[in-house]
Amino acid sequence: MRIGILTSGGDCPGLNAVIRGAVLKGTEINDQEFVGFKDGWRGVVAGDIRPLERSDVRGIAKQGGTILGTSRTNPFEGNGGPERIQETLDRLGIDAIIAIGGEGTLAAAKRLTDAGLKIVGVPKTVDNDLDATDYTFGFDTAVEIATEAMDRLRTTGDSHSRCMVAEVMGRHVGWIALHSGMAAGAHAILIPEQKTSMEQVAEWVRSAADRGRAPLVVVAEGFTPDHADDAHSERGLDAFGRPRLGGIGERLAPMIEEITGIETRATTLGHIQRGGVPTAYDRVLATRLGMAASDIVQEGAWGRMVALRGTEIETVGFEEALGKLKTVPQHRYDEAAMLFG
Ligand SMILES: Nc1ncnc2c1ncn2[C@@H]1O[C@H](COP(=O)(O)OP(=O)(O)OP(=O)(O)O)[C@@H](O)[C@H]1O
Ligand SMILES: O=P(O)(O)OC[C@H]1O[C@](O)(CO)[C@@H](O)[C@@H]1O
Ligand SMILES: [Mg+2]
Repeated sequence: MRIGILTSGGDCPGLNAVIRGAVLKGTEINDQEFVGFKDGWRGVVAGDIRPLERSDVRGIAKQGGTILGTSRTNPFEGNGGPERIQETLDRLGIDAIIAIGGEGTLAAAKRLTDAGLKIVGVPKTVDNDLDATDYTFGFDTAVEIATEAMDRLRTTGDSHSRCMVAEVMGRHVGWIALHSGMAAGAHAILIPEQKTSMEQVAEWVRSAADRGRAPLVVVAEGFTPDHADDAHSERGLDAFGRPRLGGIGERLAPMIEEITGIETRATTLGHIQRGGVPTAYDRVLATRLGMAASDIVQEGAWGRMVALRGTEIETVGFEEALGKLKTVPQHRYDEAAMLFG
């Protein structure tokens, strides 16, 4: 069987480990051949492929980014759509697709599978917001990077007796903020799931400062203060027409300074959280998911994706996988909030 692999949506540390896992298991055990689609669905629609043999994936498990490139191209637009894509696959002699991506990529994969294409999925997102899998690779790496950055912000904050605001990714959910904030001992963690007033934030900041600590406030990019209706956006729309987030930390800093009188600085970590080498945990998880993706192609489990449940890799239908976002539950927020202030 000849399989095309694609990576789509935002990149994520561990994508290359998935590709390597699938190619090694597929070529060694499952008698499969592989090609790579360049730049996500763009490569599928354009029939733009590259070789993906065993020698092409040598040593890439530790490499950040994706050797295939990625995009936010919609496979239903332009020359896309299921019939044309099937014609392209037939022309290229490709029997099936492994789509590695987040909820958007998998939603597109579901629509194409419903129209008869042979696709299996591998979930990816640094945000960790897919409910059907316990953890997504990339999340652990993002949390490590954010935690290290916060440790550094704390020492400079301590030296200057300043309040430091650290903004992390997390469009709809606050998992990166919650985990990195807990690990770094943040005095407030602000997440999309919990609207919070500026007075409350100021109270936590003051309380930490009163104890002689330099306050650390962690904010997820998708956080909405209780005086606002939507998450802060100042960078226009992405390729799919959604507001690009980022910048809430810089908005909060002067407000905190004004209410508390404590000098406040903001740092936006941004794409640093998605770059560079994956942690060992993410490499192992991604490799196992890639190997399992090769297996479910062999089984012809079209319309299903691989997922981590506990410590085992299982499979889930796209429908179930796309049903629900995994938000931070109230008890996890309350647990972290006991340490605020
Ligand atoms: N419901 C949908 N139907 C068809 N195409 C979709 C759908 N949702 C998203 N897409 C397409 O899939 C692309 C990838 O989705 P998206 O940009 O949300 O990335 P993702 O895979 O969810 O990863 P990320 O975690 O970075 O958001 C989108 O840019 C869009 O073109
Ligand atoms: O890289 P882009 O297209 O700016 O996307 C950023 C978005 O992607 C994510 O990193 C998820 O992949 C979100 O946390 C963030 O909102
Ligand atoms: Mg998405």
